[in-house]
Amino acid sequence: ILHAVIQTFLRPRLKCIEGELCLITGAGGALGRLFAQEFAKEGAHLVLWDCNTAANEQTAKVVRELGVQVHTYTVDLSKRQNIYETADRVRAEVGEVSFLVNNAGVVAGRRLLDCPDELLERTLLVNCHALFWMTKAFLPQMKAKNHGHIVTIASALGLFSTACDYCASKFGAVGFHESLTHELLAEDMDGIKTTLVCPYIVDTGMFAGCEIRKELRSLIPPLEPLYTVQQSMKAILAEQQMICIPRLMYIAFLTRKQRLDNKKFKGNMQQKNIMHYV
Ligand SMILES: NC(=O)C1=CN([C@@H]2O[C@H](COP(=O)(O)OP(=O)(O)OC[C@H]3O[C@@H](n4cnc5c(N)ncnc54)[C@H](OP(=O)(O)O)[C@@H]3O)[C@@H](O)[C@H]2O)C=CC1
Ligand SMILES: CC1=C(/C=C/C(C)=C/C=C/C(C)=C/C=O)C(C)(C)CCC1
Repeated sequence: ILHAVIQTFLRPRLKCIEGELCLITGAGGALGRLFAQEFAKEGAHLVLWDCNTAANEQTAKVVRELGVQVHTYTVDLSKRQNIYETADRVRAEVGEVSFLVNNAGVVAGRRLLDCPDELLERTLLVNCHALFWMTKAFLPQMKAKNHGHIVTIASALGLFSTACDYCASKFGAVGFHESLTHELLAEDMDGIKTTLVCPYIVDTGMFAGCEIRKELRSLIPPLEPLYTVQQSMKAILAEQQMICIPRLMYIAFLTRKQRLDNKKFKGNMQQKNIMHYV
């Protein structure tokens, strides 16, 4: 964290990614589409994955206008075999992916005892297990050249908790990112970078079914999607290992134990029984 905070205040050189092949999951979604646009502006060619074919094609249409090559794939990230098969197709039809942006995510948005097992399971599969399968599919080519970058779009809720399925999956994502980073360092794979992105709530509709306390909402309103992606891009291009957006989330993380012990903090975010994925 200290490393990330120091990097945030220094202004590092941003790397050039022109001509790199970048795979983005959840590319039909709000942040996924913006990531695709930002990567295209940097001259990266794109492989876009989503289970929502129409939304994914719409993203492809938008980014093709920026003059980069774009390939779309319909894939269900909750299915390991589907991930491996689609990865094989990408290697055969497009080439070697050097940038992986694991962005797709879902939330069940119900309290533990009200939530069907299948929904809980899906959150873990898409937000956490898929990171393992995606990385296993694409890391070998990166290792062969000691060149690549794996980005994990987690959440501030991967650092402190409020929603059970989602937090567990995002804590898993944070743990995955950290372990992968250690593993790469231990293997001297210094040409393969990792970046963890932990945003506060973003105004994309994903958390439309959640209510945040009024005082909290006026203190920190939900983030703008474009701002979130632009801040993430800066961190990625600076090869920063982690970014919390906004920076206050670093503090929220460091004080999480205190909040768990303090009844005053109960219910800063309340879930209704609705979530648009359900
Ligand atoms: N929005 C927020 O407040 C925050 C979001 N994040 C994280 O950012 C990431 C992007 O979120 P956001 O853009 O808001 O979400 P969106 O819902 O807009 O986009 C997510 C995309 O992933 C797709 N998707 C869902 N399930 C699967 C699956 N099984 N296989 C393939 N694709 C799938 C969705 O398709 P479909 O629409 O058809 O389900 C959708 O296109 C997520 O990981 C989220 O957890 C982090 C912090 C805050
Ligand atoms: C701002 C803030 C808090 C609340 C954070 C919340 C409610 C974050 C929600 C994030 C979401 C929904 C992320 C989605 O991925 C705390 C911890 C009370 C401490 C004080 C600062």
